[in-house]
Amino acid sequence: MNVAGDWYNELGSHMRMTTDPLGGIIGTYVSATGHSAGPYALVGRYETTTRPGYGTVLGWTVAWHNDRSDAESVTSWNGMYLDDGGDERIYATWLLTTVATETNAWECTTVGQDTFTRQVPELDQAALHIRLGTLSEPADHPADTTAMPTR
Ligand SMILES: O=C(O)CCCC[C@@H]1SC[C@@H]2NC(=O)N[C@@H]21
Repeated sequence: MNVAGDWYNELGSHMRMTTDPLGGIIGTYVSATGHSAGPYALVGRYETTTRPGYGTVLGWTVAWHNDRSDAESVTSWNGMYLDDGGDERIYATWLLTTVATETNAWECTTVGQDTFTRQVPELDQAALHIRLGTLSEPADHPADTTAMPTR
């Protein structure tokens, strides 16, 4: 196996990678979180030399600008592809940099880690948002007069 194909991370994001024999990666990335909507192009590289017992190193980048939205940010992941007897994983560290003025440049880059597997997440979008805290409490129903302030 190699890194080509579909991958899902712990946030519920989905990426699809196509590889070439010279170490090139192209594909698409759909993030389940952040200021993003729909698929974005990804481009990367992987190390083509393989060694028994070792992983494959790779890196890829997404600029969060597509025909639907522009977050004015870029994420680059660097990490390792491992295939433990068919249990495939990519462990990657990412840097997300968002546009900023020079004064605020000190806070423009966030670092984090993602683990990608071949496992399609079972959570639906609403459950994901609730887990990630991106949905607020439901508003009072307009017909529920007990919740309205009295004058
Ligand atoms: O909010 C943005 O500026 C664009 C979306 C960023 C999504 C980040 S990239 C690292 C982490 N892994 C994901 O799958 N999504 C978030």
